[in-house]
Amino acid sequence: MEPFVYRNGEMVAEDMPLARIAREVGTPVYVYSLAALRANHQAFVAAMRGLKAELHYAVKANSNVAVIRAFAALGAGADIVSVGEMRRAMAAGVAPSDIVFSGVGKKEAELREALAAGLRQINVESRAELDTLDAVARSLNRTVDIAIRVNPDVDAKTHAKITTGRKENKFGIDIDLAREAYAHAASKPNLRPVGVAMHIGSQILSLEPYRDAIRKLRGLVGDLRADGHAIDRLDLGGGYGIVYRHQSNERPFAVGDYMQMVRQETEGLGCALSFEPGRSLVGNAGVLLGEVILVKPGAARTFVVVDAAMNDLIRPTLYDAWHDIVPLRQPAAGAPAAVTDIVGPICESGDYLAQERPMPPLAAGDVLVVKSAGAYGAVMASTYNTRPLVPEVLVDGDRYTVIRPRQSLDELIAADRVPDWL
Ligand SMILES: Cc1ncc(COP(=O)(O)O)c(C=O)c1O
Ligand SMILES: N[C@@H](CCCC[NH3+])C(=O)O
Repeated sequence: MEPFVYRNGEMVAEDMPLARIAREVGTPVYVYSLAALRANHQAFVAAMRGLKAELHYAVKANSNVAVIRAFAALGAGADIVSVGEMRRAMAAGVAPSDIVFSGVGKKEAELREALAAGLRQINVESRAELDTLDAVARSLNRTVDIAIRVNPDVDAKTHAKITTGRKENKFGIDIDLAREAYAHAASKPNLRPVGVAMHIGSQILSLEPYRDAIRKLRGLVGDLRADGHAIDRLDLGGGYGIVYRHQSNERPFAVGDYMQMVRQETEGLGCALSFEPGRSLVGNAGVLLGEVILVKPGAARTFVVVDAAMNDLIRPTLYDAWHDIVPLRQPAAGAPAAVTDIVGPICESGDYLAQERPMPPLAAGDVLVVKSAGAYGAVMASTYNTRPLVPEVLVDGDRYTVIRPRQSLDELIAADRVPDWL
């Protein structure tokens, strides 16, 4: 569903005018639609029907406790990469038995807290982690269910910085070394290797890399069973792409087609499946609002300086990511377009939300809507240039709640400590 549409010349989120949120909460601000979060979740779950499968929402994509709760209330578990995310998930009401802990560098203290909480499964990414986890489990007198995340060496054909399933990426254990790793795990009395996990990257637009990887995992499950391991879980990760550029031929696969492929490729394997969608549940359910501070005509192009910057949304800077950007007030049909850079106030040339973008005439005070900002937006925000962390708002029909208030400058600065010897 598309909750962000023009109504009477102004963009709304569901039945809430975005202008009202911009006025009452101020800008920059992230706005999420509860109906869209729910619709995305429901579409995923509907596609899973008939499979023995569970959904663990990848909390990293948007870890606001209210957002996690929206999914938890619908029955979702959580995929986490830190005890910080674990605490958020539990604060949102996710049962520890529905939480899976992934991550390439879990610290001993994190593993201890995770085991003490009673998480469902730890996805182990290295031999060293097997040793640490076993020692922690032993000290707690526990036996822990594990999957080993294998690196299947497939090309997910996504941006280099968000591909995770190639040999040269730091993630998982090389699939060629997996049998040895499982033997090592099985030799540890406090570890119970029950599953195989993968996650090959993010914003993946085609099914083929998934199919290739699942086939490799299927072969591995056979080998592991032949080696005597009772493997009955397969964690297929997330990575499902969304449309960022609506006026283009960028079209990700439909979740129904993905599940159909999974059904075929895992037929008869006898494994319970787990999926870890992040972006596909939240990405298009959120926008970032920024107000135009000033317009600066330049020799090469026009600069529109807005109060939302790379510290609020770093994706354009970090990945050259495209986000559709439209004025909150619907431009007149046929309004002339000027080649525009939409930039923030930060002292970095990389501080832009869009470059060389045709935009209708804009003036100070106009509010811009940066689309598809619900995933990896607020969670990656920083306070660079001493800019307070951006607030977040959740809309439900014709009401809204600030689900994270804007940090005040006083709070931000008060976090520092000046030594008494200075
Ligand atoms: C282990 C794991 N699972 C799930 C995800 C979610 O990915 P996405 O937001 O692309 O669905 C990630 C992030 O890429 C991840 O590292
Ligand atoms: N932060 C990335 C996705 C990384 C996924 C986490 N492994 C993005 O905005 O696209």
